[in-house]
Amino acid sequence: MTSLEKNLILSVNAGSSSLKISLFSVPFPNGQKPKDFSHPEPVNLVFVSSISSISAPPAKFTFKLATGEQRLKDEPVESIKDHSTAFHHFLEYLEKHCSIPKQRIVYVCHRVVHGGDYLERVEINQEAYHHLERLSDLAPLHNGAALSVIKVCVDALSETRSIAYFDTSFHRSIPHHISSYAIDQKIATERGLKKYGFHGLSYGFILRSVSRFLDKPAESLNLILLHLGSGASACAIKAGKSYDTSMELTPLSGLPGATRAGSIDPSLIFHYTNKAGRITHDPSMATHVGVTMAEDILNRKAGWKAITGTTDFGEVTSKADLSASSTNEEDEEELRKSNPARLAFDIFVDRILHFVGSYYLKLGSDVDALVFAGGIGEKGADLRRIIGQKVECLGFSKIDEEMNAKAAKADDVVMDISVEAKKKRVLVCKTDEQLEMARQCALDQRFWEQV
Ligand SMILES: Nc1ncnc2c1ncn2[C@@H]1O[C@H](COP(=O)(O)OP(=O)(O)O)[C@@H](O)[C@H]1O
Ligand SMILES: CC(=O)OP(=O)(O)O
Ligand SMILES: [Mg+2]
Repeated sequence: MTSLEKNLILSVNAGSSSLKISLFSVPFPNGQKPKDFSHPEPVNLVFVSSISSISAPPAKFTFKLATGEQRLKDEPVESIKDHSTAFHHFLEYLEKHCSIPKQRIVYVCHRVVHGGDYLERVEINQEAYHHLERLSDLAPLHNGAALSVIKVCVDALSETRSIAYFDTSFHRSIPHHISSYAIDQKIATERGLKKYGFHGLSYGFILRSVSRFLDKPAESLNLILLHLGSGASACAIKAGKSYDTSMELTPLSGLPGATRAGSIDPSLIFHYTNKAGRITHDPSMATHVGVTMAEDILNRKAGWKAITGTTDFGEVTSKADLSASSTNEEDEEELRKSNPARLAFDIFVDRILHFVGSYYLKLGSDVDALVFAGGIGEKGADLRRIIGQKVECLGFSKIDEEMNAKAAKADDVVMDISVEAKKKRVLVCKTDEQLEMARQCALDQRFWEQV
């Protein structure tokens, strides 16, 4: 095999409810290394695979080639219990059904949600692995899952190098007064108690895609970004950099999620249970790091699952009886009290508006666009319509109903769903954290010097 054939990057994204895996090739035209590229994307997609509903079994396996050939869609797999068995299943499928030799994979990029004091990506070795393991209690639904996948990867793909990319890196630009808590600063510094922010790979991808779509340099853009998935967050982009975001020390704060409470009064937990500080070792957790009952309740036994019984916001939306909406506030209150799905939906809308309003003010009303992304942001047309109506008062364009309905199915990375181009735009972006990692890896000259 010539060295030119070793040109594949596997990108693995361990989300709270899913594992998304994409394979990319790095073309070396005329033997040039990636830095010489003028093309907007330095990588080409080979296939994309995902395992969803890991936290609500049976997990569902999907595999699609970049040619458009859908090999499997939402195939239930009983043997998948967590992220590491999900990755094993994927590797078995690859071995049996794909003709791609594993030896061609040079790098595996892993999305690791909490990078702590790592400012940028790090190659996995013993030391880095243990450092990330120690951060697992700051991202209990994520880091442990990602590390379990890294472990499988290091064993099964022993000739590849594993690189960890962090959600937190993108938010390094948040000003100190915004990332700091009003607590004893000595303790805060010693223990790293500050706002780190998450979904940064996604926000990096969205910023670049919107900049290209609007044909404006990223540094000139002020945006309000909403990444709404099983974990949901908002981010204010000021002059092309993260200025504020709703997730903080851990991915628990800010917006509620599938099983997360979002921001609550911190005292609430002591009224909820008198065992808040007790350590729990739930065998279903991917990590063996013990978390407190408080963290377990607020991360895994809350959110719309706790209110409605489902983690699927599509189901919450269809049960929310939105067609019964009335202009009479008393009728609306009745609906919220009698229908848990409607309550969950309206809580989500309320908290999203809270951050949009706050970021609009922090950006001094100078906002180019509001952008929806993530599983719910991309597929939830009803949620976009309702948020859209509420933000019109801030000068955002009305949402075009037809474009809004089409957005989930369109192939475009960014779709403009605004009626009036002159007003502040409302956009939908199909975010791709795997592509963001592969792109950063391909453009990192140091990684390709020895290949
Ligand atoms: N039609 C839909 N309308 C609204 N939400 C949806 C729809 N289909 C799926 N979703 C939501 O998208 C979520 C997955 O989002 P995603 O960003 O892919 O998840 P993760 O946080 O695991 O990365 C699902 O849990 C579900 O709540
Ligand atoms: C940080 C986070 O919550 O990620 P995800 O939405 O992928 O679970
Ligand atoms: Mg995600």
